[in-house]
Formats: sequence, structure tokens, C-alpha cells
Amino acid sequence: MTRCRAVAIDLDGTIAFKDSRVDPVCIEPLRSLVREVPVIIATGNTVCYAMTAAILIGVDRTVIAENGGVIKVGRDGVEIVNGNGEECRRAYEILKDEMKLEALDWDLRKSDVALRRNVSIDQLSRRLAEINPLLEVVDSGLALHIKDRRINKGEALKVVSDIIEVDLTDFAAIGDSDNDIEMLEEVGIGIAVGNASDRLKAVADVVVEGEYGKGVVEAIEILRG
Ligand SMILES: O=C(O)COP(=O)(O)O
Ligand SMILES: [Mg+2]
Repeated sequence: MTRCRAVAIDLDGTIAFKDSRVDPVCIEPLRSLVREVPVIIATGNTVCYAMTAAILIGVDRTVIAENGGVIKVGRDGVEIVNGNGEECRRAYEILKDEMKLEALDWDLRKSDVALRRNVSIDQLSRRLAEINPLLEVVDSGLALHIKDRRINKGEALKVVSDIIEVDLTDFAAIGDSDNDIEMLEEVGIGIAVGNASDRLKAVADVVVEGEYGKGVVEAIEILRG
């Protein structure tokens, strides 16, 4: 028995190391958990990446991608795209030469713009505010993301919670970075892994000692009570 009715889990920096290789220690525990409750990947990465990861890891095939900008409900189900992708791309085009920005997965993204982490987030945030105050930058630890301020993993989780008919207060969420803040704030139990950012640890209900997959294993043990 688990203390929650569903789990939302971040991918990079949580299930996977910083170089994107999955930490194998958490795979069997996740496969065992998904036999009890839905386990939903919520990532800043693209939707095709999220879906492939979900299938290979063996968790739920409803996924949240692009920091909540894309929700895919089952492998062959509907895809919900939110956020002002056009404005994000416009801001990138304006700033790319000036700030030497390098876009990642440009052709695969439908909502936000992901960037290599080679620029100062403060500087980029300041310039972005001048161009379009409705946009913001968030750091996933893997990439910087230019995104619509209204979009985040927490908002997307509200949509998923309606679809799967599980209250947000009955969800647990596990993550490592600033792009997980809203998700951890929205749910009943927010858990930060040991390698999490200070800002995420500050909003978490529980901070586990283990890093990456070991942290996920510890979080699952806590959820089992
Ligand atoms: O920035 C990304 O693409 C991935 O980030 P996340 O899986 O840790 O949310
Ligand atoms: Mg992460």
C-alpha cells in the first residue's frame, strides 16, 4: 500500500543522471510502484523523448513534457499543447545572436524553447522581460527553457489529475530542479532528491539523502510507509 494514489516524477536529474543516462537502481522499484499507482513522467524534455522513456522504463504512458507545455494522454491518445510557442521562438530569434544562444531539439519542440546552459539565467531573464514579460526562463539543470509564465509542471498536473480522476492532494511528486517547484507545491507530498537545487529543497515536504535513482528508491520507500 502506498500513501498516495498517483506519482508524478521528473526525468533528468531524478531518474537519470546529469548526462541523461538512466540510473538503473530505480527501474525495478518504479516498475513495482506502477503496479500499485499511476507513475507519470513530468519532464522539460520533448514529448517523444518523454514517451520513449516512459515505455522503456515501464511507467505510465501518459506523460507531461516541455515543462507542462505538452501533455500526451497515452501513446496513441490526445496531445494537449499549451503555452505561447510562437512567442518563445520569436524571443529566441531576437536574442540568439546577441546572447549566443544555442537551441536544443528545435524541430521537436511545440511549446517552449530549450537552450544550452551557456548563458547567465539572470541576464537572459532581464532581456526576456524587456521583449515579452509574459515569458520567463527556467533552469532544469539540463537546459534553460524559455517558456510561457502560465506553463509549468504543476499546472499540467492539474489537467492530468482531472483526466485520471486523482486529486492533486493524493499525488506525490519527485524532482530535482527549479522546473519542478510548482509540481512539488501542488501535490500532497513533494519529495526532492538529495542532488536537488536549493530552491526545490526549500519547497519540498521531504528531502531524501540519496541522489538521482537512489533518491527515487528512498522516496518510494517513504511513500510505502
Ligand atoms: O530540461 C530538460 O529537457 C529535462 O529536464 P527534466 O526532465 O529534469 O525536467
Ligand atoms: Mg530534473
